[in-house]
Amino acid sequence: MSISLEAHNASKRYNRGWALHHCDAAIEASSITALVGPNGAGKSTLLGAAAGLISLTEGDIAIGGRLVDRRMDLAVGYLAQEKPLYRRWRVADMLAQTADLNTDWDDRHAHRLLDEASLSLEDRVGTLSGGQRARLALILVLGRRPALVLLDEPMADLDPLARLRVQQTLMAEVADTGMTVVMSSHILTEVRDACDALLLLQDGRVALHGPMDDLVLQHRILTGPSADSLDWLPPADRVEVRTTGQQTSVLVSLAPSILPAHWINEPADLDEIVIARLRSAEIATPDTVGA
Ligand SMILES: Nc1ncnc2c1ncn2[C@@H]1O[C@H](COP(=O)(O)OP(=O)(O)OP(=O)(O)O)[C@@H](O)[C@H]1O
Repeated sequence: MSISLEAHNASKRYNRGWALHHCDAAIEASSITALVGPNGAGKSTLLGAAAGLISLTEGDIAIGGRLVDRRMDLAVGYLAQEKPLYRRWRVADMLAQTADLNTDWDDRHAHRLLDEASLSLEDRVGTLSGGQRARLALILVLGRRPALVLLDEPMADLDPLARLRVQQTLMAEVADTGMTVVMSSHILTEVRDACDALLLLQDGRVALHGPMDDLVLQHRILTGPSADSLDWLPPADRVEVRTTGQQTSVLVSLAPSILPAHWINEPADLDEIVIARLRSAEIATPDTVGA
């Protein structure tokens, strides 16, 4: 089974201001979406609201066309940033308890994932490393065979090889079962390879959203003499203009078909796109937080 996720004007206000504000996003079924953005951008709030654990101030979120309410939907797996594990329990106890609470629990699948992670049923949770605990927490979510998983920084404690393995596991699950994944991350190189779509939040708002390949292909860096005017470049296509000495670099969301003499057109990588988007949004809307 595969399900989509849609946020309509999703907004959450705390005393200090808006954690999410007018957030609209449509996440396709059977896709892996990277939820990125600076600290405090609203990623955990959006995931928590989609999991039904945080009630919105305005707007709503629908999963598979059904509005999310405070009751956790069994088809949805959610992994919080703080991994919910009992340190004194053995891995086997954690599995048994999760199996008892979930009718959809797939024990064989969970054991296969444990083997892949080289985790033993006899290990006590408290003796596992941070990375091993993160993998166990993820296995407890995936063992339920959810149709949608919401993962809050699932890779944060993992070494590079473990991250690669987790990425491969998620991609394999999506291919096998059509599961939909939304995961927050601060590591852009990783999400570039593992994710189909990017959702960039800044100050609780959507700063950029779309298929990963399209975003990376469409954004380009144009470089030329700083003395040249930019009249030939539509303002709406300019994400960020930077001038250093004799040279101007413009990150554009769409390259013009013809470049003036002395200008070059080069690809932009995901880091450059995200950083330019964040900087340009900061300049455009300096007072959004707490407004
Ligand atoms: N329970 C709460 N009470 C008050 N303010 C909150 C609460 N939870 C989050 N916030 C505020 O909402 C904003 C968004 O927080 P959130 O945790 O969603 O950001 P984030 O993008 O997940 O950040 P990070 O990358 O640091 O995990 C922040 O300004 C935060 O201080």
